[in-house]
Amino acid sequence: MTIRFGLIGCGVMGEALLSRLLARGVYQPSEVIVSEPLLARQGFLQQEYDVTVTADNSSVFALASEVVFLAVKPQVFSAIAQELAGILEAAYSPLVISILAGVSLSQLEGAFPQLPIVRAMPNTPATVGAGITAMCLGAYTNTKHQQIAQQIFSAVGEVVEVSEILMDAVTGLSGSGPAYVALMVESLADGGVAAGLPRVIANQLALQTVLGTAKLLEESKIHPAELKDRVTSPGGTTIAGIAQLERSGFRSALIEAVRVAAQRSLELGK
Ligand SMILES: NC(=O)C1=CN([C@@H]2O[C@H](COP(=O)(O)OP(=O)(O)OC[C@H]3O[C@@H](n4cnc5c(N)ncnc54)[C@H](O)[C@@H]3O)[C@@H](O)[C@H]2O)C=CC1
Ligand SMILES: O=C(O)[C@@H]1CCC=N1
Repeated sequence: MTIRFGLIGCGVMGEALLSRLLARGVYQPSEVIVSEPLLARQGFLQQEYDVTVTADNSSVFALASEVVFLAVKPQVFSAIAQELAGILEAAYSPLVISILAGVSLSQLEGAFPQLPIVRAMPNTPATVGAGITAMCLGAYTNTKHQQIAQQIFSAVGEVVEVSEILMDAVTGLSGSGPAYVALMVESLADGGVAAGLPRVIANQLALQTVLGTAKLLEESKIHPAELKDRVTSPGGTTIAGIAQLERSGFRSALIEAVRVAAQRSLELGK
């Protein structure tokens, strides 16, 4: 079988994508090549997913006929671009999909001249098929490339298309957001423990409160402010808690977290 999908860098996000793409049958293991420098990781990926594994990024470009998916850290992008510059002179024209925070279409198109490129920002809930990916299309893409990218990211959750100028903001919100929410779950549980709950029960209550609230908001389509009003009894417990959150700058902390993360995404591309 021909190799259709190449993955360069298979850490947290690479593996999240890879495992779902294989589980959903978007690609067969024999159609996938993965490059990874870490020896232990190579052995694990080969054994776990039965895909072709290499340490040589250029053979991914040489062999993957449909997609080359970049999932390395932004800090190694220029080294990889240099490494691949030679091989790109040959007549390969796979769709290049990059999920590198901050790395722009123009940087990607500079590194991979005249190739169709999709810049995307997924998030870690992709691991369980509950991610959301924002993507934008490069100058050399066509409808077929758009469909391929859509199919790949649909395998791990929802997909939205945005203009590139919004990608740093997306990164600060949904790209980094799972960490903010995890911090919130941890802190809610800590609060429960501080109020006397056993740790295991506190963890369960915190997690299900976040999950259930997200589900309720999604299914009922009510505004978050309306849900807050529904929970808040006059003179009750919730308004006491909310008043404390406001005194502690809860909203402002989240707003600033997204804003600063978006700025950091912008910096990473420089
Ligand atoms: N972790 C997250 O929540 C998200 C990360 N991203 C982006 O995804 C990219 C990857 O992030 P993670 O998976 O978290 O990082 P990671 O560190 O878990 O994975 C990167 C992988 O690339 C490999 N690698 C390092 N140098 C390499 C090279 N020269 N050639 C090939 N592979 C190489 C590493 O061994 C590692 O397995 C980053 O650019 C990040 O901005 C995007 C969305 C969410
Ligand atoms: O922290 C980061 O830079 C990456 C991008 C979005 C989530 N993780």
